[in-house]
Amino acid sequence: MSLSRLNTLMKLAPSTAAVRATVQMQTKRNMTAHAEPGHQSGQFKTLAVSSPKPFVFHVELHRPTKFNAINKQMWQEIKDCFEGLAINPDCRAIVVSAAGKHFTAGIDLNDMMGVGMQLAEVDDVGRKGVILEGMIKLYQDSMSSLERCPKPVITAVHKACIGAGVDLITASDIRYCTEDAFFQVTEVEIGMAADVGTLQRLPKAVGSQSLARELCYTGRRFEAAEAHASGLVSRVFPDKESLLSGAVSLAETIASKSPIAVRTTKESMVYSLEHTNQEGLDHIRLLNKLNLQSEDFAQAVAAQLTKDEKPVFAKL
Ligand SMILES: CCC/C=C/C=C/C(=O)SCCNC(=O)CCNC(=O)[C@H](O)C(C)(C)COP(=O)(O)OP(=O)(O)OC[C@H]1O[C@@H](n2cnc3c(N)ncnc32)[C@H](O)[C@@H]1OP(=O)(O)O
Repeated sequence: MSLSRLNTLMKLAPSTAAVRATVQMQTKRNMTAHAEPGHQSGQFKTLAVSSPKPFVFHVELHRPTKFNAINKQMWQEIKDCFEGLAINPDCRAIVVSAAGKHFTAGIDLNDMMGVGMQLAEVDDVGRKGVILEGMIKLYQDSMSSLERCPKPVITAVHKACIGAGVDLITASDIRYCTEDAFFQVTEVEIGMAADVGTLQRLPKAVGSQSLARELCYTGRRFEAAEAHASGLVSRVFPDKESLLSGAVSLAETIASKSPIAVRTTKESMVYSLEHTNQEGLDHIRLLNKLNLQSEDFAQAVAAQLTKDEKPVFAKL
């Protein structure tokens, strides 16, 4: 490739130095904001967080003796964790897996009994309603924090993924599982309509209202093969070890791309789920009128043309 062509390409990012300075300033600010114990293991009681590869984070549901049943603390910690990773410049892709025998047994039913007891202490129906609304909103925000996080989230499911587990995984970007995984939307079994994401996201994830409604109305258990055939998961692995290694390797690939490109791709795809094609096109046009001026774009195009080594992108 000629030098003049390269220069022309570099001009696509007219103030490269200024962009770099801004990125560095921003990165410094973000790093400072996250200099607190951050997402290292130990900050959370119900999650184990690590970074197995550069720019890749691994969030492990960690109540193995309780089959990772989601208690009040875990609902809160999932939200805190993903809100933190969303603005952590060292994080570009996230793998979610779970410790112990099952991925998750869903909501902690003992915790739910505790909520019942708390409500029993309040006489007025309106006041009980306010307590429940606050709880449901927190639990919804907890699950939605995976979707709202601008970094791709890959969920890696082994064995049981029940109730709230389906809410969690359908809010993620990519789902992998083991051959022995099984899934169940069991909310109807405990006398409630699912209210933290499954009813909204499962039909889109499987691309079939008929199948999604059947699963949600009956609480029927479905296995990895059916989850794969329906599109709920995109890959099935023989065991947990190969599952994790496949998920981390995918996260590594994603993390090697321009963080601006990946972030914008996720924003556009999530936005487009709930908007018309034209609205989606308007949205991405507005984002790309900025992003096509970024250093990442010039750098990546130049690397493609010159078949140079993979570009190293600045932190975002
Ligand atoms: C505002 C609310 C928003 C959120 C709503 C969310 C709703 C939901 O998540 S609905 C789903 C609720 N979960 C269940 O119904 C799970 C029922 N459990 C099972 O299907 C099985 O236990 C499971 C497949 C998870 C595991 O099977 P396995 O054969 O391996 O073990 P078990 O012998 O069945 O269970 C061992 C002990 O674990 C206890 N346990 C299981 N799940 C839960 C749970 N979700 N919460 C609390 N405890 C749970 C189970 O009762 C056994 O206890 P014990 O008899 O004392 O040994």
